[in-house]
Amino acid sequence: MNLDFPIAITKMSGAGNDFIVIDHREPLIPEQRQAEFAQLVCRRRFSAGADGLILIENDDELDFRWRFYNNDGSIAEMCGNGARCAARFAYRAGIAGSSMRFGTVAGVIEAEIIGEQEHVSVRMTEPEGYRNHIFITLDGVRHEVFFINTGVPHAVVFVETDQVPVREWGRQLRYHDQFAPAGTNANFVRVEEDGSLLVRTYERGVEDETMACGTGVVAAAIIAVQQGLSESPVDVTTTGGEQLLVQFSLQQNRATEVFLQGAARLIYQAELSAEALL
Ligand SMILES: N[C@@H](CCC[C@H](N)C(=O)O)C(=O)O
Repeated sequence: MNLDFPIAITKMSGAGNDFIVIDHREPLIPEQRQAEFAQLVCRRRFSAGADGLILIENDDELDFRWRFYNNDGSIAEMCGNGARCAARFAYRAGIAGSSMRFGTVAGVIEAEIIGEQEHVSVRMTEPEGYRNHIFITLDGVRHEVFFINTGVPHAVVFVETDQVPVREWGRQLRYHDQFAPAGTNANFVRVEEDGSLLVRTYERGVEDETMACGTGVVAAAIIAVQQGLSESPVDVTTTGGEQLLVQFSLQQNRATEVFLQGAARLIYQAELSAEALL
């Protein structure tokens, strides 16, 4: 790809959901080439490797706005773990202070950097599109599937997560007629005795189970509270073993003032060479 190399990149991880973040306030990658760039730079073992690419751009009214690409080159409206990583990146780079607002396709996200460890709390967009009583048969067993859009679409199934073939069942839900044409991310959720959750997510645009999905964790927490299985704030453990906290209030069975909190790790800063895109 004919770009000006090297390109400064930062690798970040939100609970094991990993991203390449690029300060793109001075545009480096033309818009029509960004999807291909995302696919190439996100290839594991051949390039930097990540679940997604985040380009930080200038905005006239907000601290910044982003473009978020999944690793297959598709644009996602929102990403909870990516939002926490973008916020910490912006704070570190002096693009924003410890409280910030930034633009996504799903709407404006507010974020706050917390404490010495610089964990990040993001206020999510208001969830919408609630559906329940969707019955789908997976491996011969009929499951009730819940649906909610927490910035991106999410199906939620309460099951014994140890035994779930997440890749296969996730693909079946992701492409199921019930969720066409946009498709959905799919979350398999176990509720522990103390009301905390274990969530395994198949992500649209990665087309596999990821180590964590922020919007998925939020979706699972909201449905769990709505169904009387848990109470806000909800502690959630993700596939990668890290913890996230989801807090909201439920009014007339709808979640409002939804916050997602957890660590956003800065893994490394590096210069991407042209060979990374071969
Ligand atoms: N990992 C993200 C969600 C990213 C978008 C998703 N793959 C989609 O295309 O819907 C998160 O942390 O929320």
